[in-house]
Amino acid sequence: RPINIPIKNRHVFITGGSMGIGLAIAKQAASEGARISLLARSVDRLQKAKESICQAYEVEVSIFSADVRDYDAVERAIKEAGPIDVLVVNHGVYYMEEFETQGLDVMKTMIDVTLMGSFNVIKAALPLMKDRKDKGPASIALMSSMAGQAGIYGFAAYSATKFGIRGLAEALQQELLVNNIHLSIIFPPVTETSGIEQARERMPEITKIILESSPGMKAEEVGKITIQGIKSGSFSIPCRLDGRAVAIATAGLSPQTSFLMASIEVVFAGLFRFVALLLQWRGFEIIEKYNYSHKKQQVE
Ligand SMILES: NC(=O)C1=CN([C@@H]2O[C@H](COP(=O)(O)OP(=O)(O)OC[C@H]3O[C@@H](n4cnc5c(N)ncnc54)[C@H](OP(=O)(O)O)[C@@H]3O)[C@@H](O)[C@H]2O)C=CC1
Ligand SMILES: CCCCCCCCCCCCCCCC(=O)[C@@H](N)CO
Repeated sequence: RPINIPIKNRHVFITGGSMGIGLAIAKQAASEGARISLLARSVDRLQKAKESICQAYEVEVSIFSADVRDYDAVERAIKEAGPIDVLVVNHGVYYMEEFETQGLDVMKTMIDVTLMGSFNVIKAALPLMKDRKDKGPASIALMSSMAGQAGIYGFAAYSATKFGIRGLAEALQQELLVNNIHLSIIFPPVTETSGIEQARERMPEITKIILESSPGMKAEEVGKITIQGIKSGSFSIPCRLDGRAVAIATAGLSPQTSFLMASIEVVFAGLFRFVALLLQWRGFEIIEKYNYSHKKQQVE
């Protein structure tokens, strides 16, 4: 069923809100008159984020320093922040590398921060969200990635965490509908942030070639689309036309609140599956071609 979730004068709590996509979401919510809470580790960056929001918008901004891996710290922060209307679980870490060379410790960090961290945040926030005074429609929005819709070379562990987010959201939506809490998942393509800048340094060449076929987005654009998607109660929030196509191809058993989108999914399912297979083909071609020219170089 269609649903509208108001943002104005409501409490929006954003994890990983001190920079990158999270900060962009915070600024968009602030521009629409929300009260903002940001959670991240570095107090320095949190303070700078708060200043930059307060300079541009007249809204209340609270900051909380906690590691999402530390449940007690997360719970303390959320209790202090008070009942949340819109929870944006955006924090995440990503390191791209072939599975075989990537250390288990690095993989575990991604699972602990991105996946377990999301469990911690939602677990701590839920009792207070259910207790919210106005009982108006509330939202839990989870940041995935297009790498959470399709596995991509070099993304094994990261994709596992982001696919995991989808299972969490689909299950939780069924449990929380009765509480008028609506789940959303955002699936951005590569987005220019300092995090991605760092990840590029170790990224396999093949991953770079595959990603080149899809231009990067600006964090501000993703921030706008996220808030728009939350307000319109969308379960899946793709970020661009290509993202919309991938969302239709991977709709699976996800909820759909738009009758128009549901109709498009039903009518074009076969066509989008066909395009998805072509993309897979193209991917394997890129990988084969790279391996071939690389071997030739080694012989020479
Ligand atoms: N950039 C991209 O290309 C894409 C990113 N995404 C996803 O979007 C989200 C944000 O990405 P992006 O903006 O690039 O990331 P950044 O690295 O720019 O920012 C990450 C944010 O998360 C916080 N954070 C990281 N680790 C922890 C932790 N253990 N506890 C609490 N906070 C933490 C950081 O603050 P601090 O370090 O101070 O804790 C920071 O505020 C992630 O979930 C990412 O997977 C999805 C698709 C594309
Ligand atoms: C072999 C199969 C080929 C399929 C091609 C599909 C092309 C889609 C490109 C989408 C790029 C999404 C990157 C997300 C980046 C991200 O989440 C960052 N956090 C990390 O880089």
